[in-house]
Amino acid sequence: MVARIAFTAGEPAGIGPDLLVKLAQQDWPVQLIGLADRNVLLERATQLGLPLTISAYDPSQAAVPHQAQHLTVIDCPSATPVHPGRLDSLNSRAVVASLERAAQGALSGEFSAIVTGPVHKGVINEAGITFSGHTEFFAHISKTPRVVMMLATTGLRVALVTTHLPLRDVADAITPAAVTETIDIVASELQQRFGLQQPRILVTGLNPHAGEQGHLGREELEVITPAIEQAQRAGIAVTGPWPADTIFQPDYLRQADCVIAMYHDQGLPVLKYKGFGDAINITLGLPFIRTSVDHGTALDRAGTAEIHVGSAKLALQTAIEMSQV
Ligand SMILES: NC(=O)C1=CN([C@@H]2O[C@H](COP(=O)(O)OP(=O)(O)OC[C@H]3O[C@@H](n4cnc5c(N)ncnc54)[C@H](O)[C@@H]3O)[C@@H](O)[C@H]2O)C=CC1
Ligand SMILES: NCC(=O)COP(=O)(O)O
Repeated sequence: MVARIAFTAGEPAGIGPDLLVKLAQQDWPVQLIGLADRNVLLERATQLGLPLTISAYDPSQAAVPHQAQHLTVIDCPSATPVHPGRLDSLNSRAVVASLERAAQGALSGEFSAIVTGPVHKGVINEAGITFSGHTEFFAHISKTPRVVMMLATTGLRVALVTTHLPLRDVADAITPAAVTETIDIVASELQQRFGLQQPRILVTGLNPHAGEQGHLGREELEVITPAIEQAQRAGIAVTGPWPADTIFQPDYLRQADCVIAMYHDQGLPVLKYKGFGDAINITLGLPFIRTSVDHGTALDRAGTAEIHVGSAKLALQTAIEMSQV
C-alpha cells in the first residue's frame, strides 16, 4: 500500500510554500499531500520558475506515489493576499487549521506521517492564538503529556528537556519527572524508531560546569543526578550531568547516540553549527510520526532562488523511512 505523508507549508509569507514546490519537483514513493494555500503554491512556483500542477486531495481515492511536478493539495486558503516576506496575522488561522487537519489525519491513520514547514510563532500569537511551537501544539492536540524535541544531523542528535520557554522559566521546569521522562522517551524511541539496541545517552547539567558540586546551582545534585540514576537503574545507558561546554567535543560525542540538553539554546546552537541545512527536527513520544525542517521561516528569502531545500528533503526522507519501520 502507498503511504500518504502530509506536508504542512506553514507560514505562507515564508519559505514553506517554496520548499513544498521544490519537493514536488521529483518523484517520491509516497503520496505527498500538501497542506497550503493552493494559489500561493502556484504563485510561488511561477516566481521560482518551476513547473507545477495541482489537484485537490480526495481521501476516497487510493493513494498513488507522488509524480514529479504535480502535487495533491488540501487547500488552506489565506484570509488576505500573501506577499512573500510580509507577515500578516490575518493569515495565521489558516496556518493553524492546516496543522489541525494534518494532526487529525495522522491520528486517524489517514496520513503515515506529518512533515512540517516552518511557522512564525510570533505572528500566530499576534492573531490571538496561544502557540509556542509545533512540538507543543501536536502534544496538546494528541493529548500526549510529554513529548521530546530532538534535532539530528550526521554525527549528532540533540534532544531537549524543555522547549520554547523564556530562559527565566527554565530552571523551574527542570523537575525530576521532566528529566526522567525525557530520558525514557529518548531511549525507547531511539530503540524502536531508529533501531539502536542500547542507545548511549549523555545528559548535560543546567548550570555552568554542571553546578560545580553545588557551588554554581543545585539542580544537578537535587534533580538531574537522581533522575539519571533512576534511568540507570531501569537499564538505560545514560550518564551525566556533564558540563554543557565540555560534552560537545568529538571525543565525548563518539561515545554517544544522543545528547540531552536542558534547554533550547543550550543544545541547538551546537547542532545548527554542525549541520544547519542538513539536519531535521523530530518530535519523539507522539502517537504519530512528525519530522520537520531545522530552520525557520526565512522571510528574507521567500520567493527567491536563494533557498536550500536540503533539510526539507531530509525531513521527508526520514518520515518515509520511519513510516516503513
Ligand atoms: N520548524 C519551525 O516551524 C521553526 C520556526 N522558526 C520560526 O522562524 C522564524 C524566523 O526565525 P529565525 O531565527 O530568523 O531563523 P530562520 O531559520 O528563519 O533564518 C535564519 C537565517 O537563515 C536563513 N535560512 C533559513 N532557512 C533557510 C533555507 N532553507 N535556505 C536558505 N536560507 C535559509 C534565513 O534567510 C536567515 O538568514 C521565527 O518566528 C521562529 O519561531 C524557527 C525554527 C523552526
Ligand atoms: N528551533 C526549533 C524550533 O523552534 C522548532 O519548533 P517546533 O515548531 O518544531 O516545535
